[in-house]
Amino acid sequence: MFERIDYYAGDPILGLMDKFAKDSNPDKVNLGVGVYYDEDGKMPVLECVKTAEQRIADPVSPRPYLPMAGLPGHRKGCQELLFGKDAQVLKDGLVATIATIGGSGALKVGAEFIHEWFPQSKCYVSDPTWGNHIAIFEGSDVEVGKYPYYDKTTGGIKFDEMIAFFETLNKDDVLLLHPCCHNPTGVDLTKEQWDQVLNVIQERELIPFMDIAYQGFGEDMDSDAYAIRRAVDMGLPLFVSNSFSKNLSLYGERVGGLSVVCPTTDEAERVFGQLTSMVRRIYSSPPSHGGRVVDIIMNDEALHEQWIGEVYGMRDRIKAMRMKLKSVLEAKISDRNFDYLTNQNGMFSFTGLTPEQVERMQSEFGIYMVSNSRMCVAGLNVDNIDYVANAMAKVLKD
Ligand SMILES: Cc1[nH+]cc(COP(=O)(O)O)c(/C=N/[C@@H](CC(=O)O)C(=O)O)c1O
Repeated sequence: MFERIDYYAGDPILGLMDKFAKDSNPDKVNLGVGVYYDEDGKMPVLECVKTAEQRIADPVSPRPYLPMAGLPGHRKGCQELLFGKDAQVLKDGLVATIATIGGSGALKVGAEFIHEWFPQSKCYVSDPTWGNHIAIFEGSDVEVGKYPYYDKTTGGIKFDEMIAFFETLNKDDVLLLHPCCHNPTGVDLTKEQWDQVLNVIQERELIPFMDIAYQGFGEDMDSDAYAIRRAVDMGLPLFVSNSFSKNLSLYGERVGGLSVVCPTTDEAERVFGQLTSMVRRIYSSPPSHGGRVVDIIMNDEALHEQWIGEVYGMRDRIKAMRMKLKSVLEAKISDRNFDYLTNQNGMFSFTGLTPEQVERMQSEFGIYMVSNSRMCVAGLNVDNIDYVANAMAKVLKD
C-alpha cells in the first residue's frame, strides 16, 4: 500500500538535534539549530514568561478554542512590535494580522494565500536562505527562484547583482526578505541599501514578504524593523511573518504572526477574512497557551519593558561571544581574517568552513554546525569557546 512512499532524508537543521542528543562525547557543543542558550549552556525561561505563566496557572482556566485568527491581544502585540505602537497604519486599520503556529505557520499561511490569490506570482528567496523557506513555498505550489545575495569572496552582499536581478522580475512577483539577522549568513543590508531595494520593489510593483524571526537580536527592536517600517512609510503592500520562538524563548509553544499591510481598510478586511478562512482549512486555530503568554507580556507595560531588557541581554551575550571567538581565533591563526564574526548580525555566523571541515568538527570534536557552514553563535559560552576555537583552528589548518 505505502511501499511507493519515499523515505524522508531528515531536516538539515532539526535533524542535528537528534544527532546531538545521541552523541556521547562529553565535550559536545550544539551550534546547529537556531536556539539561544545562556551562559550556562541552558535554554532560558525568561522572567517575564515566568510571570505570565503564573497568571495563567492561577487560577487554572478552561482551554476553549481560540478564534481562528488567534487572541486579539496576541495580534495587537505583533502589530505594535512590527510597525510601532503609534503607527498610523494601525490607527487607520490597514493591517490584517493573524496569530500563527510560529513563524513557520505564518510562512505557510502566507504561501497558501499567494498561491490562491496570486497564482501567477513566483517567490524569490535570497541565495542562500533558511532552507525551510523554499520547502514551505514549494509545498504550497508556489514556484521558487533565488536572488543573488551572499558574496562568499567578500563575505558581503552581491548588492548590484541583486538589484539588477530584481529589475528583471514581473509585477506581483514575491521577494522573501530578511529584515534583520539574515539566516544563515548573518549578513544584513544597510539602511541605505534597504532604501534602494524598496525603491526597486515600488518601481517594479513587486510584493515584499519580510520574514522577521530574530527581532531584537540585531541592533534593537525598532532598528531591526527598519525595512518593515520604511516599506509602510512608502505605502507598499507588505507581508510580514514574525516569530516569538527566539525572542521569547518559546520555541515549543509555536507562537508567531502573519501581517498583511493593505492600501485600504476594505482590502484589509477582505485579506483578514481570507487569511482566517485559510487557517481554518489548514489547522483551524492557533495554540492557546503560547497565545496567552504573548498576550499577557505584549500588553502589560511592566512585563513588556522587562521582556525588552531580557532580549537585549541575550543579544549582548551573543555579541560578546562573537568578539571573544574572533579574538581567540585571531590569536591562533594570524593569517586568516575573522572580521565576519563581528560584522555579522544576530544568532548566526556563516563561517566559510567546507562541508568536510563541518563534518570533522562534528565527528572529531562533537561540535555541531549546519553543513552550509552556519554556526549558531548563541550556543557558545565561556566554558566551550576555547574548545570550539581550537577545533576550528585544527580543521582550518589541516
Ligand atoms: C528566518 C526564519 N524564519 C522562520 C523560522 C521559524 O520559526 P518558528 O517560529 O520556530 O516556526 C526560523 C527558524 N529557524 C531556526 C529553527 C528551524 O530551522 O526551524 C533555525 O534556522 O535553526 C527562521 O530562522
